[in-house]
Amino acid sequence: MKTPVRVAVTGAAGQIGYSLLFRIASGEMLGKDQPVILQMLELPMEKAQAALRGVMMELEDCAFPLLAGMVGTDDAEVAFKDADIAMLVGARPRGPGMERKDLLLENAKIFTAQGAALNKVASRNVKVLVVGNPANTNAYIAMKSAPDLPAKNFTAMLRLDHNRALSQLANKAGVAVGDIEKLVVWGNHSPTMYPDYRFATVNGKSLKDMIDDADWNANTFIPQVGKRGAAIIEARGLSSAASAANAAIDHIHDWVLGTDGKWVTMGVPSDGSYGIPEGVMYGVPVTCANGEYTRVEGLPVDGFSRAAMDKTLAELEEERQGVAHLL
Ligand SMILES: NC(=O)C1=CN([C@@H]2O[C@H](COP(=O)(O)OP(=O)(O)OC[C@H]3O[C@@H](n4cnc5c(N)ncnc54)[C@H](O)[C@@H]3O)[C@@H](O)[C@H]2O)C=CC1
Ligand SMILES: O=C([O-])CC(=O)C(=O)O
Repeated sequence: MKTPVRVAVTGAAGQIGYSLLFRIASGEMLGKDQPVILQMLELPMEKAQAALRGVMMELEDCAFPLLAGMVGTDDAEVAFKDADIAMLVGARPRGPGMERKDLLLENAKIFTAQGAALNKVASRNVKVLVVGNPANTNAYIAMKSAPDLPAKNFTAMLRLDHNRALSQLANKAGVAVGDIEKLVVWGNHSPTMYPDYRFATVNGKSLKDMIDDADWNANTFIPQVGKRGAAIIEARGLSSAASAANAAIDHIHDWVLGTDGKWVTMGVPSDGSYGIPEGVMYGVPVTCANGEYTRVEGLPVDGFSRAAMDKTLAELEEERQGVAHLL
């Protein structure tokens, strides 16, 4: 039997938490032979704590063989103690008519406090995924608030955008979603993101050549992927949850267990490549092996792409300036 992995999840009694925890405990994230200890954080309010107790009762009632332990708490330093993985979901979601950056100041203080708590008590190798919006800037805040942890351990979730783009492309080209490789989503998890299939292949053939429709790319595909979150809020009255939890599982699964050479998108602190200033939490293509991600380097950037990549960068820089006083 392997040593249990400690997985901290914040916002555990929320919508995404409810779709996430049961899949982690069943082994879908870290493997069917990997025991886990769930360390769940919720707000110190009776309603949130009662809801968390209910979720823990249900986890218990599933009798998951891989669930080696559970902690439910309102104290970040308890939730993050020795955590190997921290999934920072807890934050206010947006409602109709809001942009994710409208949440910035309200949610930012959560991530200064949680970054500091991770810095103090988490495993020195903790892998951090920020889901709470605006995800890139919150991940940046957490990273800056945890100076004793390696910056590369802090990541933001662009995987939902990546998965959304894959499905749109598969529909358009009439191909199986699982056959598409080498997709990229550059930048911020916001409508400025740039989903880019210039390098994408289907069974080795160029997907761009198969689609061959620059107008669809610029005027349908890119805005549709960028505004998908808003379309879901409009339809459901609530922001996406099951698909967000699914993307979080994919992100951590691939980071820990590897991608076998396949590209996935992760929001990671920039190393200065692709004209993105160092430290900016920016969606880039990576491959993962041995528990580490590696940027896909040296991709050509044409004029259309440069403009799109700079636009999403400008928004991230603006968000960064907006929280500079907190750091
Ligand atoms: N990056 C992405 O692709 C996506 C991000 N999101 C974001 O994820 C976040 C969570 O969404 P939902 O689960 O739908 O929201 P929700 O409101 O259903 O759940 C959030 C939970 O977090 C808890 N919470 C709030 N502040 C907390 C704190 N400081 N510590 C611990 N728990 C805290 C709340 O009590 C609540 O139970 C939102 O910010 C949402 O915008 C949602 C979908 C996709
Ligand atoms: O749109 C939202 O506010 C929730 C989210 O991040 C998404 O669904 O992509």
